[in-house]
Amino acid sequence: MRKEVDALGEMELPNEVYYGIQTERARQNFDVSGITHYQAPRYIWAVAAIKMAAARANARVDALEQEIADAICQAAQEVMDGKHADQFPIDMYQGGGGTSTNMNVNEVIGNRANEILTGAKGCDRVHPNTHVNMGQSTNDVIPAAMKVSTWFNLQELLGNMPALISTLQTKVDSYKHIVKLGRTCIQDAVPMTMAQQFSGYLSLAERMHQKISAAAQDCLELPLGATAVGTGLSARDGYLECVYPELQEITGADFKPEHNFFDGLQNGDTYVDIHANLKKLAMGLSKFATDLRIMSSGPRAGMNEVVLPAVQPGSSIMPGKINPVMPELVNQICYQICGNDVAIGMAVEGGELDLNVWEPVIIKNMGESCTLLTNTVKLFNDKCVAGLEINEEVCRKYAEDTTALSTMIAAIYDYPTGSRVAKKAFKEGKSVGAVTLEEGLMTEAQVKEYLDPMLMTDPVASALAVRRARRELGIDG
Ligand SMILES: O=C(O)C[C@H](O)C(=O)O
Repeated sequence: MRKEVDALGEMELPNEVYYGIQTERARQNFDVSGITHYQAPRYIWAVAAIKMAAARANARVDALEQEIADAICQAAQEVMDGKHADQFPIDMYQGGGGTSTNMNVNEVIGNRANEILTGAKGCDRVHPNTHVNMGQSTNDVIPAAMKVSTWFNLQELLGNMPALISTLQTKVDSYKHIVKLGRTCIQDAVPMTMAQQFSGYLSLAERMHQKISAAAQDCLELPLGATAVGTGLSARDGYLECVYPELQEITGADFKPEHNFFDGLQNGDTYVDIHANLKKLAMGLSKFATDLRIMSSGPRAGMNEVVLPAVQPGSSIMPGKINPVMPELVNQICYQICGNDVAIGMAVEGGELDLNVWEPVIIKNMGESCTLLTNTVKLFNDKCVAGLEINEEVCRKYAEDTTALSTMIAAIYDYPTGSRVAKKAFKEGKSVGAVTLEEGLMTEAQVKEYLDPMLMTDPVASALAVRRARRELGIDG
């Protein structure tokens, strides 16, 4: 065991741990959810990258001894490489606006740097506050790390989206010949092609990729250098000019200072904006997932238009039952992300005076939503969308049977005529074509031509057909 001291007193810590007394106090104080920084490695990576950038900048402006800066950088690199992942045991929910997170990283890097320089942890050669936290405050490090980690989380999500987009493009290209029944209010509507329906899903995915990519740009502007309240107090002259180029080199991303540091510490609207786009993606995917559940319903007593890949047996009691588990997963992820959106919104609104102290709950939810969506987009694509098949015959039959084909009669004659045909077809269980023939409204050849469901999927061809039919039938001169 080793003894460490802070402003509240002293404490014994197991000698093998790199974290120190402040981490241990926070670990005990906030033992609330079981969700620790261990589950948010990119966030810790971002704080460590900032510590490295700060050490290099402080050495450049002669605030920090080069030997200490080098040891801090070596320790920070080890943290970034995940070598000390188990040294971040504090709960993601915590009071103090992330001070415990910041001090946890300061202590681990400080003690590892001490070990590098002296062979022992817990000594003062490298102090967690004096040296590792030099020229910084929790209040600029944590919001900066939140943006750094969110930037990279979003890049990972964006990186998973093209595979889904490309799958949907393939579906659109190969479903052009498949005619199906459109549905509005879950009731039979007019025909459309399966390609048209899937083009809506494709367009949504492309739009969300573009929107998330645009919203992510805000993460490149950081309040690093603002220190405690935005004034930059305690940072050495020249530090600000040095720390950003260092951070850019360490992370490979173009991070720059925010235009107004006070704004950067007070406000979290960036997260409201980014998360709104994540919520939109989640909701769009969830709507698509629900469509797949409806269209694959049955298979004997449901719609049975779509066959989803069977990824696992569905029932413990009903042999042969296969459930749409992947779309069901997507629905649930969406509900969680909507919940996270509410929490983030409240946390952003609740900031008061010169710091948004609710940053821990913002980053916990932001990170969770990014992870859930990144994995969901991949799983949904790989295990469901890519392998789904269409029952073309079933789709065509519904499209041919619908009384909504009377929409074409209404366009050629008038609404009351179309309505009369639809009512009779429904009442007598006949097709719209059969009733149209019976009523002497068209010849057999005209029924075949003008009541073809595929014709109705093409707005130009169907408009021309209506004009032609009206002339042939003597309605127009
Ligand atoms: O830890 C700090 O640097 C500041 C702290 O979060 C505070 O403002 O109370």
